[in-house]
Amino acid sequence: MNDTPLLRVTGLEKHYPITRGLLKREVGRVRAVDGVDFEVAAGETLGLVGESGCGKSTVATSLLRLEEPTAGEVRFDGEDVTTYDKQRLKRFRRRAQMIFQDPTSSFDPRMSIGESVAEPLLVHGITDRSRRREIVMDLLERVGLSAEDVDRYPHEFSGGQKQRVALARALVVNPQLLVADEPVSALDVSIQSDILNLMNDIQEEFDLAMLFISHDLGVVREVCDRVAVMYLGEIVEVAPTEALFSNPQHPYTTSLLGSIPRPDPTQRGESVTLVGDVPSPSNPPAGCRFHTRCPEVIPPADYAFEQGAWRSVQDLRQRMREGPLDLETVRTAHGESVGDAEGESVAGDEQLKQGLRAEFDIPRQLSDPEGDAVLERALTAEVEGDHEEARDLLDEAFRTPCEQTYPELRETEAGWEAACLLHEDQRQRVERPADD
Ligand SMILES: Nc1ncnc2c1ncn2[C@@H]1O[C@H](COP(=O)(O)OP(=O)(O)OP(=O)(O)O)[C@@H](O)[C@H]1O
Repeated sequence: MNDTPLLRVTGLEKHYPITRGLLKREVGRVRAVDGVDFEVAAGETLGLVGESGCGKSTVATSLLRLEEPTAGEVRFDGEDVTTYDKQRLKRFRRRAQMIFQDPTSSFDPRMSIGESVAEPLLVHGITDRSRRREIVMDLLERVGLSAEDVDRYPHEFSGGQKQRVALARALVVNPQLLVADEPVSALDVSIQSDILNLMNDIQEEFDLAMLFISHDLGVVREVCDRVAVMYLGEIVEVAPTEALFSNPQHPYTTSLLGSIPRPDPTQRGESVTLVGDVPSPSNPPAGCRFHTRCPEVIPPADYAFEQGAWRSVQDLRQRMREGPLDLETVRTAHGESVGDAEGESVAGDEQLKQGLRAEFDIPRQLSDPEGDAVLERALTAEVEGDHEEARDLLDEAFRTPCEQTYPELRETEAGWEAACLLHEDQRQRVERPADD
């Protein structure tokens, strides 16, 4: 049996330079895709999910070499696509097709549907006009349209119908891989499932492998065999679809699942929502890139914090890194007993510190007394105007292992891969007794 996957992507990177000035001096890089590995077997559908801007589309365009990857290897049927010359790239593009979110923009309004669908055939050397027309008419029927549609024009079709035509055009050259980038998200919800069903049928009929890109986990659950979860240019978890939905191993996956409406409230993930903005891919956080938003970010061994409070302390610490806090606003919002010259109530220092805790959802007293003492010292420094001292105190005491150690994508006890130090911890606990 042939164990080689149809597509194997290893260490894929796509960095966009950030330039300044007339001479376009490089001053930084957007690390849109930053070392991504995955495989897709023949006939399999792999979902690629993640929030907007995490690099999903860039994975697609780089692996198909619609834009050149910065680094990495893309093996298709055993061959490295990144080394292909023009001729071989053309052959590869016939075997690996892509469909996009917006079907309207992918058609020339002056060309009939038949001409558009037949175009790739012409490019690939099928010169007999009636043969082309025959193939196209057959395909139109297979994607749920009518053979007579062949002479109609794009504007005569609805969005859903256009996406059917786009599928016909992708299939016309008999590809082995279809890369579908948000293929239904521009369509009316009522017709999304028709198109998804069609894609499922087509995939079986044509034995297609599919890379299915979507930010919509509900859609991914309907069509994918496995799912890879991306965050800030990296894959953080890869799992069989149902396993991922019922037992996510990475806190980011759990958060993503928590942020979709679900009919069954008993499922894990319901109470967790994603908060905070995605950091910039030009300056990703050190260690685990999700640590700045992770609800399960690991506390240092020296303190026994309740997890929610620890997350809140991390939020304060991150905010402090951006500059001094707006004490006046907090002072006014939390003022009760101390009056200013105009008689308005403003907070005294103690009240202000409690106000700051409240703003960051930090309890009035942390469960760990030593930890609370450090926090109190930092808050005192901040309200006394020594922002640097406050920031440094928090930075020194409350560093998380998640920012110090880069988590590799490794097999978890659940049997699939996730990149999270929580699993490293578990592994070490399991491995240690065996070492004794
Ligand atoms: N040509 C470009 N030049 C500079 N930065 C780019 C370019 N294309 C994409 N990016 C950046 O790369 C990152 C990844 O973008 P990408 O479109 O791949 O994400 P995505 O996950 O597909 O998002 P969406 O779901 O919104 O399409 C983003 O920060 C984006 O701004």
